[in-house]
Amino acid sequence: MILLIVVGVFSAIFTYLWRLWSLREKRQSELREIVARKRAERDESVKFAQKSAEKLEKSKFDQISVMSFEELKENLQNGSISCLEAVRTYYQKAILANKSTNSICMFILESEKWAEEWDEKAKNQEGFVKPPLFGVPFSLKECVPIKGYDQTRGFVQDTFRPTPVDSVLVEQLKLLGAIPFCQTNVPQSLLSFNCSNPVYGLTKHPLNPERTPGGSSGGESALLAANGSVIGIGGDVGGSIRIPCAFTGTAGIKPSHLRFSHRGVCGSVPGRPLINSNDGPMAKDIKTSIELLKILWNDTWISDQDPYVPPVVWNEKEFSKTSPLRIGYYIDDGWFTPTPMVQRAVLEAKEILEAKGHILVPFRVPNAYNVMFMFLRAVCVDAGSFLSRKLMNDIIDPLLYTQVLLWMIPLPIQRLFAWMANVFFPRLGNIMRAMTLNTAQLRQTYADIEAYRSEFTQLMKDKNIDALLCPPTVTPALPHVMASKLFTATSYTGIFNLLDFAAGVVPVTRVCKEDLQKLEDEYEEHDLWYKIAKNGSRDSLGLPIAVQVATPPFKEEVCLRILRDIEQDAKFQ
Ligand SMILES: CCCCCC/C=C\CCCCCCCC(=O)NCCO
Repeated sequence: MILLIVVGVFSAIFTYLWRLWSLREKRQSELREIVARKRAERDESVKFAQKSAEKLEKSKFDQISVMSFEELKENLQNGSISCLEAVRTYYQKAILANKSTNSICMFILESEKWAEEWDEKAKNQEGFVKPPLFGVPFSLKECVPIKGYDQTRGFVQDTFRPTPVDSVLVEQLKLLGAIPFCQTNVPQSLLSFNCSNPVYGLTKHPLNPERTPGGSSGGESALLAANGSVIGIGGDVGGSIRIPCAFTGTAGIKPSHLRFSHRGVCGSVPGRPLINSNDGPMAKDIKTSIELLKILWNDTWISDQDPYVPPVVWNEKEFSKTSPLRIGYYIDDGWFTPTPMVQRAVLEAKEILEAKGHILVPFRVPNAYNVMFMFLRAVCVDAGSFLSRKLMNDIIDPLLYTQVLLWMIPLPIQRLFAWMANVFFPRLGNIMRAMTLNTAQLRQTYADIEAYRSEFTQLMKDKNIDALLCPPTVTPALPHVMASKLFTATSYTGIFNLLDFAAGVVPVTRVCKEDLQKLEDEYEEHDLWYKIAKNGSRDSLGLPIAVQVATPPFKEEVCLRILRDIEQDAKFQ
């Protein structure tokens, strides 16, 4: 009798699990078929761009392809090149860049027609005044809403669901004459700083295919670094503009979140207050982003469309001041000591700024351990359950396994691990306590973040500090698989989302032999994360290293002024 009951229970469990497994297999095969259709659509879009590009004369391509953003704008304004020629040049350049990086999700098919329409207006419309971005080709991170195109964020389940309207930023860019011509790749979920997903695949670093160009705006950084675009729009909730720029030697800024509209923007976790994401420009240099932001913030157009955006326009007076600034700097945030190359870059940028007359003072990040804890709790909001549900209904990208595994561990077991980890790996213990158990804990964390914002800004006021100079992350560009294992290196960028500061990066140097020697001799490896950071930084000779500058909300112009000052004198080639 007992035997019969035992056999009965086991076969019921087995049947249940088998049913679950076969349902999942069925779904996975449906998803694989969707991926095949999407990839075929992408191939068609590449073919379209290739065919269009072939219609451009080689001499025109040679002339346009070396123009900077400023030169491109000028030549389009004075009519020496047409919008169609500019767009076709960038189709060609992007196709070339895409071959080595796999950075493009889709070419925007309408871009050819938009270019022709602008050319037609310029030629035949009486009294037509060219808008300031007339004919300039733009790339867009895949999650930036553009009408008629998917914003999958790397989820197969979100393919073939084209967005019905442009985001406010895309609408503004188009009105100003810009031509969005392609969408660039992201990591699945956007909450990662590598760049791979089951829909569009793995994006590679232009200088080393074994390494990641960063994430989540990694398609954008790879395309820019490989000369496939002259300017693009990324998005950042914990470093997704700044880390890809730092890894690839490009430059960009995440403004404080109310300087752009968020209408219709699908983030990684919808319904997340306090840890604010924002779109921002990315380019080969910060000068280009400055030129763009001057145009976008020239008037109150954005707040006229979206009343939730305060009518703050470009503050030229603040930007063009020549008086010295007081800048706090740190090379270590107290949570994750950066590798020697990253520390050296900050010290070099400090020297550049001092030579320009700025006053640099040491700064200590208050309560750094708690910052990472608050950031992770508030960035995931519901302990990862929104993302886990989405991932369970999808093909999970292998590069996301570490994070998924952590999210999947039941919360009481996470807490048990935290208690055990405290003994031998206290930083992991801190992280394993970060997912919220209930809304009371979450509310308390929100209150703590608000208190931290007050404490931090008061500290800056007391010390009379205008801005901060610090590392953007702890390593040079990492091997693909290591980035998701080192998600806690986002402490350097995440803090400025938590504070809702403006924060940008510029490259200042490249990894040299002395850095690598110091890495071997001096860099610690007393826990797993340090070991990964050390391993991942080996063999990185020549990779770019950047610094980060941050300023309180609505002080983007000060942040950009400092980034420009660094860029002007940094010996980065
Ligand atoms: C038990 C702990 C589980 C923690 C799982 C880790 C979850 C998140 C890691 C956060 C990494 C932040 C990367 C931010 C990338 C970014 O800025 N994305 C932009 C989205 O628009």
